[in-house]
Amino acid sequence: MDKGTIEVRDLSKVYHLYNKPSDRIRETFSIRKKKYSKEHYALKNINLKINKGESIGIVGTNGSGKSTLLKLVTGVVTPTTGTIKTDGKIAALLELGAGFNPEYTGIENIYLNGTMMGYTEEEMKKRVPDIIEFADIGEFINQPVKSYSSGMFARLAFAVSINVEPDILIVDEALSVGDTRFQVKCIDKMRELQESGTTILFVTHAIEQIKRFCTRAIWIKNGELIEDGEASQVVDLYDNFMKYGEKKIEKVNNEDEFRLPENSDYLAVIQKVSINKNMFKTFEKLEVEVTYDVYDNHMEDLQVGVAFYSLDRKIYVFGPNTNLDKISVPQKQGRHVVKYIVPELMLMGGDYTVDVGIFNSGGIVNLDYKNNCEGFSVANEYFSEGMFYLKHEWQIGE
Ligand SMILES: Nc1ncnc2c1ncn2[C@@H]1O[C@H](COP(=O)(O)OP(=O)(O)OP(=O)(O)O)[C@@H](O)[C@H]1O
Repeated sequence: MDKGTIEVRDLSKVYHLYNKPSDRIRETFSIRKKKYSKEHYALKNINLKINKGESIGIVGTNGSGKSTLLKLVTGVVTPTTGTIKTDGKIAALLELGAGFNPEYTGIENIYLNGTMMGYTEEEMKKRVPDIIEFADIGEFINQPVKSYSSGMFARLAFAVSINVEPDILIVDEALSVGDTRFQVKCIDKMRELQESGTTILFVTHAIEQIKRFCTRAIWIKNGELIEDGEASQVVDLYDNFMKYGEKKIEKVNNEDEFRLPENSDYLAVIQKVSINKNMFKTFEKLEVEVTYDVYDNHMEDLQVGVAFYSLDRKIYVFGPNTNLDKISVPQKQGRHVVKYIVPELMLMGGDYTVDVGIFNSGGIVNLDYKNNCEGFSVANEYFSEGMFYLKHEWQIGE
C-alpha cells in the first residue's frame, strides 16, 4: 500500500439510539438480552479506494455520515463491520478542539499534536516557527487555548495540520470559521500539499470550493455512498437534489399498438415520450422521441411541440414546435413517431423537465399535452458556471 492511500471495504457504523439514558443501563443489565435501543446506521456498506494524491470532496446533508467517515479514517471511531486501511501520517481538522488540550498554550498544543503524529520534539522544533507564522494569532500563541475564539482555534489547528507534511490531510468544515484572507491562505497551502502528492479529504457545505479544489467527489446520503466521480459532476447532482429534491416525473401511458377508441373526445393523443438518456454533459446530443396516435380522419395541421423547463418550472428554457419551425409532421389516422433532436445541448449544470404537446389550428387548439413526461440532468467537469453555454471570447488589454 502506498503512503497516502485509503481503502474502505464494506464499512458500516451503527449507533444505538436510546429514548432515555436509563434505557442504556437497562439494556446492559437485561438478563434476557432485551433491546431498549434502536439501531441507527450512520454509515452503511461503504466501499471506497482513494489513491495517493487524490483530493476528494465529500458532500451530503446534515447527519448523512460525512464526519463519521472522516472519524473512521482517522481512527477516532472504530467500524461496526467492515475494514478501513490507511497508510501514512494523517493530519485531521475535525471538530474544533479535537486533539487540543484546553489548558495548554498554543505552543504546547503544537508539540502535543506533533507527538500524536509521531514527530520527535527536535523535528517539531524546526516546524514551530512556520506554524506560528501561519496561525498569525500574535501573543495568544502563549495563552491557554481555552481563551481562544473559534477563529483563533481554527487558525492554530489549520496551521499545525498543514505544516506537518501529512500524507493524508482531512479538513472538516474548518475553513468556514476563518475570515476570507485566512481561507485564501489555507487554500493556497492546501494546493501546495495537493501538488506535492498529499491525499486530501475535504468536507464543506461550500460546494463551490469542492468544484474548484477537488479532483473527485463522493456524495453520502443517509449513510450510503450514492455517487462517486468527477468533482464537478457529483457536486452538480447534489446541488440539484438540494434545490429540487427527488421529483417523480409522471410517465405517459404506453400502448403497444394503435387502436381506435370506440368513444373518445380526443382527436389525437400522445402515447409515449422517451429521451435518449437522463444524464447529459454539455454539447451532447439529446433526442426526445414522441409517439402519438391520430384518431381523427381529417386532421390537417397537427403540430408537435417539445418544451424544456427547469425542474422547479420557474424557468422556461426552450420550447420550439413544428409549426414555428415550418416542419410538417404525419397526420393520417394511425400511430406516428416524431423525433426532436438537439445536436449540441448548450445547457450547463442543472435538472430539467420535458413537456410535450400536440396541437392543431396553428397551435391554438391543444389536442393533448403532457407535463413533466421526461426529465434529464446536465452535469459537467468544471469549465464554466451558469445555466447556458454562450459562445464567447476574451480581449486582453495592454
Ligand atoms: N456518537 C454518536 N452516537 C449516536 N449517533 C451518532 C453519533 N455520532 C453520529 N451519530 C449519528 O450518525 C449520523 C451521521 O452523523 P455525522 O456527524 O457523520 O453526519 P455529517 O454528515 O457529518 O453531518 P453534518 O453535516 O451535520 O456535520 C447522524 O444521524 C448522527 O446523529
